[in-house]
Amino acid sequence: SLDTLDGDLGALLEIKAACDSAGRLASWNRSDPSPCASWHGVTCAGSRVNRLVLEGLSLSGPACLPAVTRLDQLRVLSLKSNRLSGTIPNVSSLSALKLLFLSHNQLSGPIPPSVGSLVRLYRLDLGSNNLTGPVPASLNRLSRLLTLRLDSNRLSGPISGLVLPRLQDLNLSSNLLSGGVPPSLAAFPATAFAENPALCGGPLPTCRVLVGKPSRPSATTVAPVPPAAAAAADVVASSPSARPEVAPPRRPAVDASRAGMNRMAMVAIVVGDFVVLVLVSGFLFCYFWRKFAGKSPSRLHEGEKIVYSSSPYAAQGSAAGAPTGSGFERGKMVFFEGTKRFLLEDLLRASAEMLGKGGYGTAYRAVLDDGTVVAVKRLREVLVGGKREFESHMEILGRLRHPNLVPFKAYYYARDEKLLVYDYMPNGSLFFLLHGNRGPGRTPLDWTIRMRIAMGAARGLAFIHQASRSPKLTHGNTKSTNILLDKECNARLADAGLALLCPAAAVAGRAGGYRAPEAPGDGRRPWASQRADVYAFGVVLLELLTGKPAADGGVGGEAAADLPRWVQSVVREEWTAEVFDLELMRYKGIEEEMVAMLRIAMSCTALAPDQRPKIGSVVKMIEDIRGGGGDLSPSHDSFDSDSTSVSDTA
Ligand SMILES: Nc1ncnc2c1ncn2[C@@H]1O[C@H](COP(=O)(O)OP(=O)(O)OP(=O)(O)O)[C@@H](O)[C@H]1O
Repeated sequence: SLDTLDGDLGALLEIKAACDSAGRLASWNRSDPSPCASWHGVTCAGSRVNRLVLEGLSLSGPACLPAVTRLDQLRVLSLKSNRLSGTIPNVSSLSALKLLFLSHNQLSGPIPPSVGSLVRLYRLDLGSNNLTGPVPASLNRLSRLLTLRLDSNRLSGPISGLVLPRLQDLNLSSNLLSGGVPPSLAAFPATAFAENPALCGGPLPTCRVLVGKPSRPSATTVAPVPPAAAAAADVVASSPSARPEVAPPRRPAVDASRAGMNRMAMVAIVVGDFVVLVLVSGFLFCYFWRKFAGKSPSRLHEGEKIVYSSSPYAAQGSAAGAPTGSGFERGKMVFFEGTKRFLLEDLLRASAEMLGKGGYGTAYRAVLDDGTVVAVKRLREVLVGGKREFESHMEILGRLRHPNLVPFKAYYYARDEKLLVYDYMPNGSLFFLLHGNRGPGRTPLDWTIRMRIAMGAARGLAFIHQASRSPKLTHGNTKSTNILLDKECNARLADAGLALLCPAAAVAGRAGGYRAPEAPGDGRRPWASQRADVYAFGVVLLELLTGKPAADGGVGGEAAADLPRWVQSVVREEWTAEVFDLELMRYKGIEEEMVAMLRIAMSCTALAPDQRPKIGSVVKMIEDIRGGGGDLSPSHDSFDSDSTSVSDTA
């Protein structure tokens, strides 16, 4: 209302007067008392303006931005593509700001150090203006910054002091920056630094080392090697705020007779030169040693692999033919139909490489003599009663055959050893594809593949949910590490139905961001529901859309551990587009599909279980995004009740 908006209303009217000489803000009508509802580009939270988005409206005038700084509750400010001129004013009053976009204007003068006081900022775009002067050191205070775009200005000086650990998106191209690219930014592509003739190092050509005279050891400086030899002459990267200056000739004069130097001075110069020589060689040695040592193949980035030369399973004792009467129970190997059989001994002989430890136990990759690769899950703890119950449960799981489930081949049961044998999925998990090896240099997961994975996982889950009326089946542990990719990169759910078998483990597994709010948090009680599966699936969709892991939903170091709640708050407070993975921004024309998928994800993660859709409708909704599923791979549901056969190797 007019009363509560009093302060901001005054500021808005001042903004209109200062900026809108072109008369494009006609909807900003003084006699209309509700700016929040009807003024173009104005959004409020409660009674205060929190977003001002006025793009491409020919706003102009040097007094425009100063007027905007009166809106001290702004979270989002975008004045992109206008005709703003003059300098950027002190912005410290905008301390709540998270997104600041002023690109494509005619702003001039330096970037004010006060930008560094906007510590909640995670996107800053000042590209395509006429800004001059250095990149202020105060930017290092923006520890949450994900995007920094300062391209196409006339910024100068070194960037060697810039350290922004969370940065994902950087563009400093087309400026007059100089000196070395700092190690913290060296992994960004050369395009991020292009068209700065005096920049070097990192992805750009190597820097040349210029050394000052011995009396000023701090004058060691870097410059690009060719082609910019001329430009290199005026580079001195010493203090962060230093402007380029011409490096004076620094060779000490050695004409002793003219300078009237005595022998001692000569000795001092020789010793001085020697010291410089040693320092330079030391520096070069360290540089090249690090460069080449860094490329040595011994520095593997893969996870550590543990390879057992003999079988890690306890079953080994019994299979190796323990003496009769020793008390060893010989177990039973049961194969499901359609799977090639092998002997238990084959499995035990195969060398096993540990894949990881999960809530249910430890998983191994084993290669049999005939080359078949299988994944063996060694269960840690089974809470289902006895052998009978275990077997009947296995029989149900063995019947779950679907192109989007990891094929369950066989199981082994003995009193103190339970093994589950699955097809090995060679292309890793969705978790690894999304979150492994983030940062520059990784291959991004494109939108069509993400849609296909979402579709496949939804179909797999829908199949489980409708596979059996009694007991009602759930997955119980849907999460991105349990969505694996087969040879053709189809998504396949792992661990289907294990939740009923190992309830305690399932409770542990439900932590880490996928646990439905209604799930009991206390521990050992068996608990799983189809609605909770839908919730967990919704979290997976949010992971696919945001690129963020489920257990670390906070942006910019905020401790919000809950991805769904983080997404809701961003959609409410900022722009919907702000939640999407930056990696997806390079694909054109997918916004509508992403927004449609976001709606599905948000309905799946509704707090109230009965507001969540059934997984069957989720499948339909995802299919509808691409008009009937299009290229999202057809499903061939099958549930043949007769596929179990029992074969006892004993
Ligand atoms: N059939 C399989 N093929 C390839 N890799 C697999 C297979 N099954 C599991 N893995 C991988 O082995 C690792 C451990 O899996 P496991 O299922 O034991 O634990 P988890 O998925 O981390 O947790 P949870 O037990 O809660 O599901 C994971 O990295 C998983 O991606």
